[in-house]
Amino acid sequence: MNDADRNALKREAAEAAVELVEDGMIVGLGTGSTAAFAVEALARRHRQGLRFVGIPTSERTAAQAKAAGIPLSSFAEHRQIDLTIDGADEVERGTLNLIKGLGGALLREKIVANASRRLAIVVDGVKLVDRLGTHAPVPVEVVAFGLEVTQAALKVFAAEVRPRLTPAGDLFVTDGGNRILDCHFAGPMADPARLEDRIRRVVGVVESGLFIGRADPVFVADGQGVHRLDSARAHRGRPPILVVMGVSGAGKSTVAKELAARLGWSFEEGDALHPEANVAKMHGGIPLTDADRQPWLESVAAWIDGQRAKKQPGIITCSALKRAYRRIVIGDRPEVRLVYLRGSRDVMAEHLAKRSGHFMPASLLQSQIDTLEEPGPDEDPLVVDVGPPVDQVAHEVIRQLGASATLPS
Ligand SMILES: Nc1ncnc2c1ncn2[C@@H]1O[C@H](COP(=O)(O)OP(=O)(O)O)[C@@H](O)[C@H]1O
Ligand SMILES: O=C(O)[C@H](O)[C@@H](O)[C@H](O)[C@H](O)COP(=O)(O)O
Repeated sequence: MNDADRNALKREAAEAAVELVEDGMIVGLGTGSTAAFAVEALARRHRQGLRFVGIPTSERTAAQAKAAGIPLSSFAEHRQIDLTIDGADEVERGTLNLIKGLGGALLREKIVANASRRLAIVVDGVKLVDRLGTHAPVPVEVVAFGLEVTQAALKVFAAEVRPRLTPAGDLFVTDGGNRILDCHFAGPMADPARLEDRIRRVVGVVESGLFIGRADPVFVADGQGVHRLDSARAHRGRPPILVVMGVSGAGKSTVAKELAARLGWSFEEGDALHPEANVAKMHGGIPLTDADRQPWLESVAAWIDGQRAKKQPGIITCSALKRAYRRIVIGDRPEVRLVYLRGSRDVMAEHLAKRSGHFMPASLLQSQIDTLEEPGPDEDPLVVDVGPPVDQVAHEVIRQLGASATLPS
């Protein structure tokens, strides 16, 4: 993708986030090329009559906002920010944990984020990753004194720790007068929350660029448009309901039961909700039509609505191979999280061979694979690879669920 295309996406994401700004708000202004588009859009809305004041996260952003005519304020006047709009370097799917700070503004950004009721993050699709640490290092802001000692202490967690330099080769100095150590990891991060905690305890560290459990929502722009990803906090007070989907043999029943046991949530086998006529057809080897599936999918939706009415979390399996089926099952139910069990054809075939003791006709699995429309980013699925053993698959779902998994049953 060229820069112009990428900038167009950044602009789209930024403009979607700016829609959240309402009259009279105190708005945190982020830093970076994507956040700059948000500042631009905010300036336009200001000219159109929207009243708000901005609190910038860097000298750079302050200069841009001032030049664009946005009234600025500070913590001296306002302790609480209503909404901050900022960029990020990586966003982890599911948890919405972030890496920030490649531009060096992480400390002020974290202070502003912490003082904000909501932190809206704007990124282009390239930055959405399954695990943090995929492309970006974790920037850590440290005091200048003892830089070498702090660097050595951080080396315990990271594969490599490099002081950030300016293009001229000098040590980069932040707006707070500190230095930055970029921590590179050998592979994706297993537990960013724990890492953030450990980094924070190193003497000499001012703050890390790991933003855990803060983003809500994230606007991601890719070739298909802008998608809004809501954090677990959006489900607060509304117990989550998982729809575990995938082709036959993906492990829906096995993984869903394991999740139900670990989380203590109600479980329902979606296939048990087929009307009798469908069961008879399936026994007779007659393929179901979409008309046959309609009442079944409505029953799945009804089970979900039952859990919602009781304010109980739950887990239900449903192959939900087509987008149209998922629309019936999920509809406009904000509690529902789609869990997509993804794997290669060979892995599915291996699973099925184990279940039935003999190979399932390849054609049957093939027809499921042919029918499958993988969930798109707009459906905000948790995507989990089913290659590893069941306990690891379940563990990964719970990890991606983040704070939603800790809701009481
Ligand atoms: N991750 C996995 N690794 C190994 N075997 C698995 C895994 N997930 C499921 N299985 C096995 O594969 C078979 C099919 O799983 P099942 O849960 O019935 O799939 P589905 O409900 O998606 O059709 C079962 O025998 C199950 O024990
Ligand atoms: O430390 C900073 O200055 C940055 O603000 C950083 O946290 C920013 O959000 C990303 O670097 C995204 O920047 P882009 O939008 O330019 O990619």
